[in-house]
Formats: sequence, C-alpha cells, structure tokens
Amino acid sequence: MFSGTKGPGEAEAMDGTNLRVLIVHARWNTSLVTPLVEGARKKLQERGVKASNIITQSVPGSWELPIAVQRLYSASQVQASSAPSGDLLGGLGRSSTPVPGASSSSKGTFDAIIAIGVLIKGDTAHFEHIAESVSRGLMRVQLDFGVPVIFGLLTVLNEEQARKRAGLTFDGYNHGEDWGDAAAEMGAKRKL
Ligand SMILES: O=Nc1c(NC[C@H](O)[C@H](O)[C@H](O)CO)[nH]c(=O)[nH]c1=O
Repeated sequence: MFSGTKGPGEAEAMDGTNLRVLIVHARWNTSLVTPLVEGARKKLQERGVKASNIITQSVPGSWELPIAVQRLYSASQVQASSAPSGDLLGGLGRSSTPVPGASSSSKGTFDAIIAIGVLIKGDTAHFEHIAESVSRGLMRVQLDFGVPVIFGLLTVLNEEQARKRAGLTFDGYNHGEDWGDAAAEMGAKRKL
C-alpha cells in the first residue's frame, strides 16, 4: 500500500472470512488490467476472503462495467433468495430485480464489488465521455443497490502512468491492492 501522504492510510483490520466479493474487469488494455485484478485478489485473500468467494467476470471494455456490475449483482440477489443452483452468469441476460429482504449474508449475494478498467487518453474526446459516464454509472449502481462498488477505473494520459499504477515500474505500486483492501473494509462494514 502507498505509504506517502496520498492513499487511504492504514486499512482498518477487517475480517473477510465470510465475505463474497465480485470483481468485474474490462479486457481492454489486458496487460495492465491483469496485475490490477491480481493485486486486488491478493489483498482480499490477505484479509481472509476465501478464494472460492472471489468471483471474477470480464467485459469487453470499461464502458460495459456499470451494466455488468448491475446485472451480476441483481442476478446474485435473485440466486441468493431462490434455489441454491442457478447460473449466475446467465443473470447478465435475465431480467431480474433485487429481491427485497435478501440479506447480505445469504449465499450467492455479494458484499462488495470491484470494477476494474484502464482508460488511456487518445487524441479524441472518447476518453472523457467514457470516463465520465462510467464513473457516474458505477456510483449510481452502488447507491441504487446499496452495495459498495469500489472504483477501480484508472483514467490515465499515457501507458506509462498506467504501468506505474499497476505496479509494473520500479517506482510504482499496484493500486489494485488498495481496491482489495477497500472492498474488504466496505464489505465487512456492510454486515455491521
Ligand atoms: O477506447 N479506449 C478504451 C476503451 N474503449 C472501449 C469501450 O470501453 C467499449 O468497450 C466500446 O466502446 C464498446 O462499447 N475501453 C477501455 O476499457 N479502455 C480504453 O482505453
């Protein structure tokens, strides 16, 4: 974790033993996204989250993150309150709404979600449109559904900035680790 003035400071010690966490990541810029996902996964497991309770799903690009987060969370709510079997991933195509009263501790639901993507600015306004819309979309999902959605969208001006934040340079560190810590903390606090 970053030890300078920036960063979230010392993570609160949270027990992730009973947490279920969803990681949704874009496949654009995969060589940069992959270390971020692994960094988040590593920290989640350090916080006690079982590997079997870390569910990972990919989407083409960052633009698709909000809808995937919403549909996968909705599907998990339906699954948690109905028969234990069922295809969570089919939830992406199934029209479903959150089932009132499904507790966060019931099997199948998620206590926190991490949305991960890397947006690299090009020479058009495309970057700004995606960054703004995805940020607003993820915030809306988290507030509408009452589930912590950790903001793992790197919006960088060039690849070098992304490499640094993915921990791929000598002077960088992996921001995915902070996102894993944040997910464990927010997921645990959701159960308090
Ligand atoms: O353009 N650059 C990027 C990008 N574009 C694709 C977009 O997210 C979406 O998948 C398509 O527009 C189809 O809807 N997606 C990223 O994650 N990073 C980028 O840097």
